[in-house]
Amino acid sequence: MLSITKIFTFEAAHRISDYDGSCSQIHGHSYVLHVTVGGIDLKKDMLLDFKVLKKIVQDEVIQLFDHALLLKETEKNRIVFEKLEQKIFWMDEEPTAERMLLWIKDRIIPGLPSHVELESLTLYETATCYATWKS
Ligand SMILES: Nc1nc2c(c(=O)[nH]1)N=C([C@H](O)[C@H](O)COP(=O)(O)OP(=O)(O)OP(=O)(O)O)CN2
Repeated sequence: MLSITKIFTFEAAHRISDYDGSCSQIHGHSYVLHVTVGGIDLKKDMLLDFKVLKKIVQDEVIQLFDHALLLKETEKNRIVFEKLEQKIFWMDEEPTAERMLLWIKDRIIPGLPSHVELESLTLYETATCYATWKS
């Protein structure tokens, strides 16, 4: 089994609405996302061209999150934030690192060629806080 990893960065703001503490305030992160795919078959001596992986993740994830405000779609959030005319990305769940990873996984898997599989995702919110999903 071989694996390759591509690292992405994006800037986003979020708030965790249902949270007793500072994370319920709007705050920003310079997110770092590690995307690892694995497989056995090489095509033209590559498991998957890094450029192909880059395009999938940028189109499906990064362009939606970058410089956006990530919010859970609640009635209160809709009333307060919708009128701001900002780039808001509405989520079904709170935009914790864990929920973001589960959403990202579902976006990336359908776009991958059949000879590779998504092995793991790691999302850093800060230099010392990160979540990991593994297949
Ligand atoms: N399991 C999770 N816990 C928390 C999440 C999360 O997504 N999943 N998110 C937050 C906050 O949004 C914030 O990103 C983390 O806050 P904090 O602990 O203050 O992070 P720092 O790295 O800045 O903390 P240090 O003080 O430097 O240790 C909270 N929890």
